[in-house]
Amino acid sequence: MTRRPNGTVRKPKPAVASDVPGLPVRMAAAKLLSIVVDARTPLDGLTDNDNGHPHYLALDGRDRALLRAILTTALRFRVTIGKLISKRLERPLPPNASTLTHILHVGAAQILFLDVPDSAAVDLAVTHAKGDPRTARFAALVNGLLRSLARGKESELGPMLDATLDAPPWFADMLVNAYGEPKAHAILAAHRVEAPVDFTVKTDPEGWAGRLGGFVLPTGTVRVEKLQANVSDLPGFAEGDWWVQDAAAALPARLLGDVAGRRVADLCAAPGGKTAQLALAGADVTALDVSRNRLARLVRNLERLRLTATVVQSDLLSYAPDELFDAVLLDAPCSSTGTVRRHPDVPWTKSAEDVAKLAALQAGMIEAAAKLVKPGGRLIFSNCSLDPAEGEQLLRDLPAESGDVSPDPIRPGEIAGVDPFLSEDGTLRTTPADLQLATPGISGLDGFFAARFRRNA
Ligand SMILES: C[S@@+](CC[C@H](N)C(=O)[O-])C[C@H]1O[C@@H](n2cnc3c(N)ncnc32)[C@H](O)[C@@H]1O
Repeated sequence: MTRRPNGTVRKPKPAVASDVPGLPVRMAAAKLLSIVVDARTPLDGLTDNDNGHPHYLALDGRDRALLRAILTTALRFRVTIGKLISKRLERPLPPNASTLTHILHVGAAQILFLDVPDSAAVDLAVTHAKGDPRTARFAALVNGLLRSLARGKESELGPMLDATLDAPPWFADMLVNAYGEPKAHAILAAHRVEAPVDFTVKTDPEGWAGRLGGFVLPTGTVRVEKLQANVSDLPGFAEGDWWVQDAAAALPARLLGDVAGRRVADLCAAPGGKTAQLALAGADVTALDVSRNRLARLVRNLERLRLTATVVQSDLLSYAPDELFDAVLLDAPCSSTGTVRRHPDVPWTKSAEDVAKLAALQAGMIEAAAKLVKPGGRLIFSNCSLDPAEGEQLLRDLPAESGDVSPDPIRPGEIAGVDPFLSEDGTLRTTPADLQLATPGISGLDGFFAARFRRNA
């Protein structure tokens, strides 16, 4: 307190966020967590370095990295964190106490999983709570609860992780129904681990594995557990010697077989990982996408890689080229539930209803894509969903009488490293629980589904 010249006492003003080191990033984390889980908004857009949320853009580089770490951790372990908080409450927090809930989750994520001193995480959460009129009266609760969490984590966290599936019920139920309990639980366990970084290299995988500090997978992808530098600072980036692409995402384009000299349409092409594979394999590629912004990224990526394609901005459902293609790849928009290791917000922003809508869209896209292939030519349908509604079930439900295409099963032995992921019907299915290697940090694949068809004569 300070004394005015007239002797009266002036109370200190409440601290504003920018006065307290470390507070803006915690406030931004709680705000963005609310936008992700309450407004079901994907985290990627909010943390985009050009067009992200203003609270994110206001942070410097270090704080942006900390914010991403807090948010991905809070989402990856959301159920575990929620249970450890709930058991410390006499009664559940009211549904309208969402700001308080997010402050607690942000504090708990740091205390339980991140390399942040407990005292700093607690003090900043308390300061945050005090500074917000919606939570000021709960500041003592925040203090007591988070301190208790810090004291109890040693003994409680392990058993709670063992007893918990870190997923919303719709997502856990879908996995159990689709894969059975043991595999569903293995997938959910894999989702708790940050994915390694995979590279598709133009040539010399062994050499690049050495230079990038990784190893070569049976499918030819180079895998690095943890990057020591930004992707754009790694050797070979500027020269366009490789691109980042999950090992499973690198499989669908290869299912087309030898495409050298063939006219191939990549119908949902941006940002261009599969276009680059096809161009590198010598195809004359038409890369089509409905999104102008995403196509701009594709063009930049191809320029860096010194690869070429004819770029078309169009909705594939109304695309009418002058000439049919020798082969078509349809890597359709989907729920992205195969990418939860990299995007732990997905189960919290998507729903079973979203999946059903996307599956209907994909069925229409398959029908449209089939009409763009020459008779005898191949069509690949793929997506990065773990949900059979967008994969195995979708194909079973396709109208058999459409008659444009017939299944062209992928044969064992056809493509190096792919056999473990082939289903009996010759479709391809990968999950984060597949490709179990020495440690969880270097294991797993994105969840992908791919099926091959041939256009009927
Ligand atoms: C899964 S992403 C494709 C990833 C890309 N194949 C790759 O490997 O880099 C799906 C893409 O489909 C595009 N898309 C969605 N609806 C579309 C439509 N009706 N016509 C064309 N493209 C569409 C999206 O803009 C998005 O870029």
